[in-house]
Amino acid sequence: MAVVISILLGCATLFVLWLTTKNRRKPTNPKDLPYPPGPKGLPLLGNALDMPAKEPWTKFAEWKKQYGDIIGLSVLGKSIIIVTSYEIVSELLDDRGAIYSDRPVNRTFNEHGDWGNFLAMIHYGESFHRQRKMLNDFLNPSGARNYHELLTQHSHELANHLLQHPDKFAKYNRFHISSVILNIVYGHKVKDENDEWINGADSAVTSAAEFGQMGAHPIDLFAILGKLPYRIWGKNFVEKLGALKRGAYDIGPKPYIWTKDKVLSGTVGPSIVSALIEQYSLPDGTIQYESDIYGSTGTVYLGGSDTSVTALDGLVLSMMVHPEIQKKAQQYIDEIISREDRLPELSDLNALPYISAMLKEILRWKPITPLGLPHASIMDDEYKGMFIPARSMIITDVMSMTSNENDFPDPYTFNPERYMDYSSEKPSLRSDVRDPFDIIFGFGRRACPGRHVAVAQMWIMCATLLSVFDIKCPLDDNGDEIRPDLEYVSSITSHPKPFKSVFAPRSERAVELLKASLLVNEQ
Ligand code: HEM
Repeated sequence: MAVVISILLGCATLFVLWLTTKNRRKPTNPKDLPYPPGPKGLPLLGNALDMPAKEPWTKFAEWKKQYGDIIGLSVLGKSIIIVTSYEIVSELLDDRGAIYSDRPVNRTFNEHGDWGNFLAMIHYGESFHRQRKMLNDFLNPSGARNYHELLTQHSHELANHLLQHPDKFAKYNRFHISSVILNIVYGHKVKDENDEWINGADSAVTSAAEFGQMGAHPIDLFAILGKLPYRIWGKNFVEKLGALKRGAYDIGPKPYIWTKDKVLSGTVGPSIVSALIEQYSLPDGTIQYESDIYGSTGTVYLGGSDTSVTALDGLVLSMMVHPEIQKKAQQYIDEIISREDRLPELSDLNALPYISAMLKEILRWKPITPLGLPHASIMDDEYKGMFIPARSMIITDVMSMTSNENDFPDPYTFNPERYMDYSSEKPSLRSDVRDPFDIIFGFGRRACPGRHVAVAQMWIMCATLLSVFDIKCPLDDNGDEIRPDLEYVSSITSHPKPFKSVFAPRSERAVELLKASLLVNEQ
């Protein structure tokens, strides 16, 4: 019986597909312009079978050689545009942001899994603008400066945890990144690793990562299929959808309601949510735009936890395999900071451009989101004589841009020097090279709003760890280094495979300074 249902569903799907695609091109392309070039697909299916499920950027690199920097595909009647150059992505997504700032239709996640209200998923429109504004007030450069003290404290606590448990970097990396975000967003102070909030938020992130490829389910293609009972898609689908819904609640309404209750009873410290509650409270006690408050703030954990954890992983890995670069960074830190007998602070950022150069290189060398997050267009557009239909999915091939030889010669070598200018007495950052931050944090109106917090956090964690520790590879029984596997595993974001590292204190004085700063933080 199940087989018959599947066949009937398959036939119905193909029929609907035929109806929707047969006249797709004519009415919307009045000048009959060519579409961006790309591989020729099959009838009806288009390029559905050409799209690789794993590491698609490898295939895109082949297509780039054949078709150029803008590639057009059609998958089951839907237009997909892959952009592999920074210049084109910037012309489309930055300069024509009013057209290219939507997200693709993703019905399983957004409508059936309740994720549609989270900023990273939300369609372009009024709520999108409101949510961006809500976050921007706190995360823009001057807002981000308010978190410098908190970020510095956590960098000291992370260093202290690593002093006590030098083999537990993975655990304490995640713990401190999560703690910072939960404190900033909700005023929640995480006490230990078994914190219920961290577990709830992490299972929400996992439910999304494990759901499968976004936008690829038949329900995403044909809304009507979503009206059928979920069980026809199998037990696995029903369970994953259940987890997705629970995840959406755990990361959205649940922490919001908790914070609201505490704000009303005056028992929680300052946070983004409490400030927004105050800002949007009406005299009659109701709060306006509550779903936008938890849609925007819930996305901060989604957008900022996994990414920042991986960024710090990248720092540790790159220092393990490039001790000479680590040494140079430590010399710069020592020159400025150790002679003042203190630990680094974020106010040292401009005086230590080499640390900033390292961070740029870490994020370029192993991009955390190798294809960014897809954008979508809301109206037909013409680009250099080519036609880009409305509702195209725009894939930004970050991997191609960060390994472009013109911008980053010898791109697979980890080399912070590419950003350094030694022409004057004090080294500085070059202003004539492409800044990888302009690529890896996304584009146009959807560019990462947490960029300034992310960079400040990475900078202070890097400077603190390098002033207190030598980061090394562990040794095997023969005394040989166990080098990490530098392969990354990709889902929505890219992660290194689990690795072991050694944090060896550099000097007694560095440890004393750390202990002293922890005492000050406690007071
Ligand atoms: C190294 C760390 C990070 C990286 C590499 C990163 C990267 C990105 C990228 C590529 C996007 C999609 C941009 C686009 O659609 O063009 C994004 C979106 C977003 N990020 Fe980040 N991010 C990081 C850290 C953070 C942090 C710390 C926060 C919050 C404090 C944050 C909050 C967000 C939010 C809310 C969005 C959704 C924006 C929207 O759809 O309009 N991110 N991020």
